[in-house]
Amino acid sequence: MIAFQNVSFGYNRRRKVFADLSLTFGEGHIHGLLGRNGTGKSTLLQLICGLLEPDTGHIAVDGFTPRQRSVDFLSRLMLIPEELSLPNIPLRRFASHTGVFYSGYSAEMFESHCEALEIDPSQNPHDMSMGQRKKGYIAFALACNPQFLLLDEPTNGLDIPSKTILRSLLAAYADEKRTIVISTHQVREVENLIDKIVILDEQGLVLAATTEELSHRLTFGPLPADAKAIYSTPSFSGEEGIALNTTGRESRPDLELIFAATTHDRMTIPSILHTNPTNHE
Ligand SMILES: Nc1ncnc2c1ncn2[C@@H]1O[C@H](COP(=O)(O)OP(=O)(O)OP(=O)(O)O)[C@@H](O)[C@H]1O
Repeated sequence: MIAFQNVSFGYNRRRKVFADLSLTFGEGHIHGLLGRNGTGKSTLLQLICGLLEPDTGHIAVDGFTPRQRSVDFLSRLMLIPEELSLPNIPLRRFASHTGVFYSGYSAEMFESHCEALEIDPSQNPHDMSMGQRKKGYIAFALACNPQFLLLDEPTNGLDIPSKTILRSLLAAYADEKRTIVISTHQVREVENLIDKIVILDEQGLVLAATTEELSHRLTFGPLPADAKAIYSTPSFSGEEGIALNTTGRESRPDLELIFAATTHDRMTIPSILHTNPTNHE
């Protein structure tokens, strides 16, 4: 479990990125971390890794304090950053040299992920395109079998077939002991993987909810004329949006609509999710 307790952080004294932020990322979930540009998603991932330190408050990752950067802690955690800088040695050599720090590292798995992602591990990263480098690092990161996997915009720079392969690798990687956090603006590309959504805005945490909670309480898609919309937007086939689920039938949450709705009004959906359904139906 990753737990933020009353965390405040700013890069300088003039402006806080987070003020009194409390939230958790539990094991067994693939979290989608969403927020507009500059709301602090990358900063949050760096705080989890201990690359940054909270000004006040506490972060605990399974009992570890990230900023202490203990060897045991680091061997359980992997960040795939948005932009990579890798040494100019063959990827295979980089993987075997760095993999020794991860007790779960499997060279076989690395080779197999490279093959799936069509990466030549004998190539130097500096001779690769940005997308190839990213795929090479993803192959390595997953082969380390970290308990905590943090991905910052993982689909950026990947071609369409690679995005599909990445999704299937992540689906195979997820299990009940692992905690995965994916920060992304490309919600549609990972929508089917995510089972918990965490939305940040300039004021802090807006929403943290499982897709199960969302589909239980809300319904998504084309809105009948008589539906009382919580949020609606024009689409090709008329209005689409979010309404209360009054039928008991559950549909897959549309995370892009949830994001748009909470950006438009940060109170309504969180208050519905935290209210007894009988008050609304
Ligand atoms: N190294 C830094 N020094 C000073 N300010 C920074 C630094 N990195 C980020 N910031 C500021 O902190 C805030 C949060 O940035 P961060 O990169 O975490 O946001 P983000 O949600 O990941 O944004 P994006 O979606 O654009 O990637 C922004 O206002 C940004 O300008």
